[in-house]
Amino acid sequence: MAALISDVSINQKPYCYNTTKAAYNYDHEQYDVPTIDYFMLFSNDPNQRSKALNYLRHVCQDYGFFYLVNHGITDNVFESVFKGISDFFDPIEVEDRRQYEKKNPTDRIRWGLRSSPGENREYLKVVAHPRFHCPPKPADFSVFKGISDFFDPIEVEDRRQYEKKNPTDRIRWGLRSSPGENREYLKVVAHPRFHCPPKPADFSEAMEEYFKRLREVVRGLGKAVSKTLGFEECYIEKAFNLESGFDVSAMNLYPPNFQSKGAVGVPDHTDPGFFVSLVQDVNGGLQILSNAGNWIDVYDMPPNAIFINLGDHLEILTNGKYKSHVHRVVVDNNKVKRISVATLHGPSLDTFVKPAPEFVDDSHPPAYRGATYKRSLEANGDEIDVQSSIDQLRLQVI
Ligand SMILES: O=C(O)CCC(=O)C(=O)O
Ligand SMILES: [Fe+2]
Repeated sequence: MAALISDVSINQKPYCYNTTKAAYNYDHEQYDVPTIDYFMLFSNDPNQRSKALNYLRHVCQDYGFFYLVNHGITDNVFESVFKGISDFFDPIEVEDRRQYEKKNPTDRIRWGLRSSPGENREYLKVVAHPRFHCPPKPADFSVFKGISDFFDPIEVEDRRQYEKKNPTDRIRWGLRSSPGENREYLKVVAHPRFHCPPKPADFSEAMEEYFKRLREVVRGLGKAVSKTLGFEECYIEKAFNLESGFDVSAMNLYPPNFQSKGAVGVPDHTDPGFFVSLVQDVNGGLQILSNAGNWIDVYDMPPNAIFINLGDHLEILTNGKYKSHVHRVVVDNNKVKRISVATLHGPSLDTFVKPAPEFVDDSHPPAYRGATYKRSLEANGDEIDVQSSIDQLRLQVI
C-alpha cells in the first residue's frame, strides 16, 4: 500500500527580510539618487572643485551611493559591452556555457544559472499511513491548534530532534529560509589580470576596453574620495594597494518577469571591495536601502551613468564613516530582460584592511576586526564568489 506523507508547513515572512540588520521600513521610497559630476571633481576652477568635493563628501556620508556622470567613457564602449554580454548569453548556447561552472576555488571565470523562487517555511512531515507517526508532544495534537502549538517559536531547538537523520525517517522536520534568485551570471577576475571567455567574437575586447577605462575612472574617484576624507589624494590608492587591486566583475542577465521564478533577482546583500560600479542596459529592478532604512528604487538612472555604491572595505577602513549599503534586485517589474555589469573594486588580496588609526579615537573605538582581503573573501566562499563577510568582521553595532 502506498505511503501517505503529510506535510505540515508554516509560512515564514516574505522573501529576503532575513537579514541581521535592524527592522526595515518596507515602504519603497521614490526619491532621487544623488548625481556626481566626475568632471567637476577635477575642475581647474578651485571654487567649483571644492564645491563638488563638498557635495561628494555629503553624498558619501549621508547616502553611500550615487550616479556618476561626465566620466568620459563613451556611448560606444557601453554599446559594445552590452552587445558582447547579450551575445555571450545567447539562449541557444547555454550548454556551451557550462564549461565555466564552478570547478575549484581558484577559478578566474565562473558562470552560473540561478532560477529559484526561494523558500520560507518551517515544516513537519509525517508518514500517516499504513502506520500513523507523529511527535508525541505537544498534548492534544488536534489539527490547527496542535500544529500551531507544535511550531511554538520558543521550542524551536526541541524540534531539531526531527531533523533529517536517514532515508527511513518517519517524522521529519525542517526550517528553510532561502531568498530565491533569478539570474544568469558570468563572473570574471578583471584585475590584476584580465580574464574573459574567448567567445563570442569581440566580447573579450569589449570587456577589456571597458575595464581599462573604468579603472581610470575609479582611480580618479578614489583620489576625490580621499580628499573628502581630509587626506592626500593618494590615500585610498595606498591604503588598498590599488596597483595590484583585485577586481571581480559580475555580468548579470535577469529574465523578464513572466520568465522568472519568484520576485527576487539577487537577494539582499552588501558587496566587498571599496567601490562597486554598476551599469545596466535598461532600467529596472535594483533597489538600495537608504540610511533611513527605506528601499530606494534605482529607476531614473541617466543614460550611460555609472551607479556607484560604497563597498564593505571602505566602511571598514573608515571605521563606519562611509557605509556600504544593502541592496537587492527584484524582477517582478521587468518587462524585458535586463543586463547589468557590477564590478567590485577591491584592495590587493594581501592587503590587511582594518579601521585606519585616523578614524579611531575614544569615542570611535574600532568597530571591525582586521583581515586580509583574501581572508575576508574566503570567509563566505572563494575569491571569485566575492561574498560579503562584513557581519563576521563587525565588532559592535555602530
Ligand atoms: O544587477 C544589479 O542591479 C545588481 C547586481 C549586484 O548587486 C551584484 O552583482 O552584486
Ligand atoms: Fe551587489
